[in-house]
Amino acid sequence: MTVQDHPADRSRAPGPDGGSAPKAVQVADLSVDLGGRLVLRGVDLQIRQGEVVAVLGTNGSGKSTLIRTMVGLLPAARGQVKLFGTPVPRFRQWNKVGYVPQRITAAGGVPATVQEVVSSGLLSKRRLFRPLKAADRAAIDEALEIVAMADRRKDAVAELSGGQQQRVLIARALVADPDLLILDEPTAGVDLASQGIFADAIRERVARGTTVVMVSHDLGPMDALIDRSVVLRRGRIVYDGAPHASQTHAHVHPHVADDEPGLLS
Ligand SMILES: Nc1ncnc2c1ncn2[C@@H]1O[C@H](COP(=O)(O)OP(=O)(O)OP(=O)(O)O)[C@@H](O)[C@H]1O
Repeated sequence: MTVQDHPADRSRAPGPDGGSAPKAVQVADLSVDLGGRLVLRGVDLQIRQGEVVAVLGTNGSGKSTLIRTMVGLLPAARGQVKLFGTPVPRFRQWNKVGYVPQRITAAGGVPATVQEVVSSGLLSKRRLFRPLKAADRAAIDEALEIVAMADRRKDAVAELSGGQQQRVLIARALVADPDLLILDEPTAGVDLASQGIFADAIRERVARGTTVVMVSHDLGPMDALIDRSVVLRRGRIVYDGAPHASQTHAHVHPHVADDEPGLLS
């Protein structure tokens, strides 16, 4: 994919594929039911390859639910999600997708080293329990260099700070060189140094044409990379367009939930 200089140009240009390449993400009339409650209601969203999209909205508006349904962690009650033209339940090319979940799951009490966690990002590419090939080792080294964690590769993940653990998860998402990065609050609670390193890593991938879908309360250094914002409210899209206009729709209050009390059992 040709790299355009300005993010806005990149989002508007049809691209060398003239629009014929399958969309990176197609969400059609998606509703998701969690615990008997419709958390997403009739969401439609199309993301072209190479676009960088921020998903915004108040707490509880359904951002994580949308992201988790995109990567097949939650089923659709109605409608569907396609990745690169294939419905998620049939999608098998998970090496094309890098996913960073909202909260730290890398440590989780498992005594894994930094290198082990990052190499798990290659699992869909290689068979379990087979030794790493030289190319795999080079990819792991590169991903660790990008997040400035190469000197910590032998350390247990549980011993790292929250920001460093998040950098390890980002390296795991980058190691297979995915075409689509799906990031759920990747820099929440992350120190400034890690945020800067993370933004540099994403900028480099975006310049190479990687599609990015990112949930964030505070885009920080990532703001300049965003082509388009989508704002959710109570499970529906209430804004989809230019990033800066979205700020007036987002009304992000990190400590105020958008829940309707009593609807959860
Ligand atoms: N397992 C579950 N069962 C029932 N309700 C759930 C479940 N998980 C989440 N919810 C509810 O679904 C709604 C949407 O949650 P979601 O995590 O998608 O919101 P969010 O926009 O990502 O919020 P935040 O910014 O706090 O992460 C919330 O009201 C939440 O309480």
